[in-house]
Amino acid sequence: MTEKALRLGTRRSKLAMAQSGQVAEAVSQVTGRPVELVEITTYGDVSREHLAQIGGTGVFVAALREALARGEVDFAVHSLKDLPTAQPDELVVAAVPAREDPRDAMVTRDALKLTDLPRGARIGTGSPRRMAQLNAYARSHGMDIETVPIRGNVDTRIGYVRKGELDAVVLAAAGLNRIGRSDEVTDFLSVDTVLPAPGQGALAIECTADDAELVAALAELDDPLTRAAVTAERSLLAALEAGCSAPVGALADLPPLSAPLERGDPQADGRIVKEMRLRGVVGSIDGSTLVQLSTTGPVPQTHEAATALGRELAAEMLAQGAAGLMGERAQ
Ligand SMILES: NCc1[nH]cc(CCC(=O)O)c1CC(=O)O
Repeated sequence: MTEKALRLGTRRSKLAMAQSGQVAEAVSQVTGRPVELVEITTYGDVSREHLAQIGGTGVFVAALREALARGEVDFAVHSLKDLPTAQPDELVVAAVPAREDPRDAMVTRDALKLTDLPRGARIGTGSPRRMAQLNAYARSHGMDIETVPIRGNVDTRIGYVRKGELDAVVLAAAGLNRIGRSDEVTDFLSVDTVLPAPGQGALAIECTADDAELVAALAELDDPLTRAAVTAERSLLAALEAGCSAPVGALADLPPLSAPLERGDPQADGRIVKEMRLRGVVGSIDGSTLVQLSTTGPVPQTHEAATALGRELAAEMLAQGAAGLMGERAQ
């Protein structure tokens, strides 16, 4: 007798199919049950309108959540950065697996890096966050670049570079890794240059809250450190009252040791695993103004502590004028 398959609701895009496939395998291992992919078409997949006009990437999540709520599928996998910060009562993020590379990555011709781009280089990205930080970097390094709003799937975006319409495009490294195309990256952007989107590189595995058995089984795939980090990042985003299309970057990670001397100190080893650094940025799209702050504290051990970390940094950013930078659209 074979056990009944668990149904995983997924979008049809290459990235969604890749990450759902990877999670399906892991879930099958921890539950001992087969997992079947159920394709769901979302409004974001069929609409030609600019994402900003149809309410951001949350549209991708909505159709999957409706399928969950209707009981058509048992669980779903989302890119955490696309997940709205408000959590519906009837659904629960049962697992946040260990994060992939959170960095943004640049694809150019001739193996050029950001710093090698010619004067007047046109860089494609639909993300106000990427635009703001790239333009700020260019200003402070005497570079002359133009950020060009684009959208579309990975093939479309990289196609602009291959066809010579743009000098560069910026995509999330994690997405390219997951679809096996990280070899096309010519420059992994330092998070000191471009801070990623809150939750970037992480996945959320969501199911209905009343399915206690499944919630418990999926929880085995949870990585507490990644969950603490993304909870702090998303709390920052929520406290800024910003959506996923706002020019906001955030990253929580373990800070490096401050001095080489400390490396030999057994006390220092204990310290680095107990501290988390949260960085946040919000900027104007032209890069003329950036509010960029960080805070370091003990690794949050509870949801409340992680939320407080994000909220506190957001309050400092708001005190420095962050609110005035959030309304801008990519065009
Ligand atoms: N905005 C769309 C989106 N949502 C998640 C990823 C992949 C990376 C991730 O899981 O964070 C991407 C593509 C991109 O930004 O290039």
